[in-house]
Amino acid sequence: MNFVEYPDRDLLMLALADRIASQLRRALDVQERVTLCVPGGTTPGPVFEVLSDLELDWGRVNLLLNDERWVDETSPRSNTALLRRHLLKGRAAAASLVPLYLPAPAPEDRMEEITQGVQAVLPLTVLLLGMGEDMHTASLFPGADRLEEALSEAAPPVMALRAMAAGEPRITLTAPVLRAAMHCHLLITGAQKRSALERAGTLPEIEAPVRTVLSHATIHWAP
Ligand SMILES: O=C(O)[C@H](O)[C@@H](O)[C@H](O)[C@H](O)COP(=O)(O)O
Repeated sequence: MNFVEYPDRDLLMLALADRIASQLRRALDVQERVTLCVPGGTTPGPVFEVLSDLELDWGRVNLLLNDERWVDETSPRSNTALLRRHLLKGRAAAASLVPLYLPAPAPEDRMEEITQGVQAVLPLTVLLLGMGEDMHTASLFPGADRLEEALSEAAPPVMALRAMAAGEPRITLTAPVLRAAMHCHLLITGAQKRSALERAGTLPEIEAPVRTVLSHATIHWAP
């Protein structure tokens, strides 16, 4: 496991944003467009704030969430709304958002369009992931109805999943897409997530889905 420990969260967020931006810049030297894929949730806000102001040819960046809750952007639970507030602004406003949510009662209703949009921007250039204390990453929740399929090599790039712990239905990138990212970072903070991560290393993927990326990821942790 490639584990980087920071003395505090401010330093972590600054260093991580800087690292993501330089990986994107280097990729833009040799590719026309790049794809940045980021988590929702409560942790990454400060990384987004720093990133949105960094110098980068944002007009050539596709921006995609790891996963979305099946709620409209007016909901406080919308990850897309979070992205608009903290990342898609300032210099980064020129990036192109690839939607994981389209208005419809259920994710299955819009799966074809969403999948086409995602497929067009793969592979992921830089992937930033979060993790829950239950060891989920993206919306790959332990106990989710289609978790086994979402973890398999044959999984489609995007799937709808339902899990007790998730609340509303989720739409998520699947394990093969996450594992194929050129650069992968996992952002976690606090003692509880650190011990959850250590535990994940001892469990099978079906119980600790984050394990699916652990050998590929650089883990960034601060107390
Ligand atoms: O929509 C989401 O909830 C996420 O994308 C999810 O995978 C998140 O990264 C973890 O749940 C950690 O969330 P916190 O940062 O809020 O602990």
